[in-house]
Amino acid sequence: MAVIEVHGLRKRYGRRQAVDGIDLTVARGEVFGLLGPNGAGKSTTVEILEGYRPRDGGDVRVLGEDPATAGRGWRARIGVVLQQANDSAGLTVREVVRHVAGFYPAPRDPDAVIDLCGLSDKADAKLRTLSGGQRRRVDVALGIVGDPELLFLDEPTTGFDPQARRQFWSLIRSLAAEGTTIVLTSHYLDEVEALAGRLVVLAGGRIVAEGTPATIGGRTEESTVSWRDADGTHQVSVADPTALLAGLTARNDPQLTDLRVQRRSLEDVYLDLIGEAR
Ligand SMILES: Nc1ncnc2c1ncn2[C@@H]1O[C@H](COP(=O)(O)OP(=O)(O)OP(=O)(O)O)[C@@H](O)[C@H]1O
Repeated sequence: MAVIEVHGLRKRYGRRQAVDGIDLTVARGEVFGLLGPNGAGKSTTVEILEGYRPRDGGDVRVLGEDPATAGRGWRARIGVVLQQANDSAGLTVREVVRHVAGFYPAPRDPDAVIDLCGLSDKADAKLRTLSGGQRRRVDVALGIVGDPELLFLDEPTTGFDPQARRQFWSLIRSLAAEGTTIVLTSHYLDEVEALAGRLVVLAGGRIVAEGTPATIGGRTEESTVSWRDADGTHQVSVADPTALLAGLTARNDPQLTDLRVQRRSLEDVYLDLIGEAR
């Protein structure tokens, strides 16, 4: 059963058509990526799905209900990590996580969540004393403490150091493995590539591409092999570079230099897609 089903979603602010006819389906247990440049309509779409913003048109079903009319029971099944940090600066990490856990009928153990989010040694620290990345981890802890079936993550790792991002990725993978459906909005393409099974690219309120990180926008598995030798510079595109590399190295050519194997990155494909959409 689809956890999210959207047909023809529209939202206008004054004269600006922020969301211009979007169709989406997200299945249970998927990590679904939402990419797009600033102003593409990502937050508007996500806020409509979360029930925080009214829509102008289209059909929306989230966990089987219309977010515009769904009640508290529905909301308790959804976790949200918003872009802005929370503002309970005078409370400790443990206090705020326990407090928020109290809003949910069947929360996770707050101390286990603090641990999962890498905050054990900060559990008794007041929020105002935390670094930006640590505050962001608290936001993530608050998003998952209710043990949601569906989790919305809006730019979750902004301000994280590289190690914290990797820890966060494994947390997301374990939540997904437990069956949590996750909608991830991120400007970090490596993050989307590492986590999302499927993604869409939004631009100007429309979906300009949809697929898996490996195939979106016509991205192929093909690699470009380039090298230099006595004859000059060479460049060849191949599906599997193994045989070509073996042949080149078997030559034992002392003049062979600058041997490189490259694959088009998701970032290259993404930049082309949003460039075309402009
Ligand atoms: N409350 C609002 N009132 C008027 N216009 C708005 C409002 N919220 C968003 N917009 C406009 O709607 C468009 C889509 O905005 P939205 O915030 O959904 O984009 P986004 O893809 O989330 O961008 P970002 O990556 O910067 O967060 C933008 O042009 C924005 O200026």
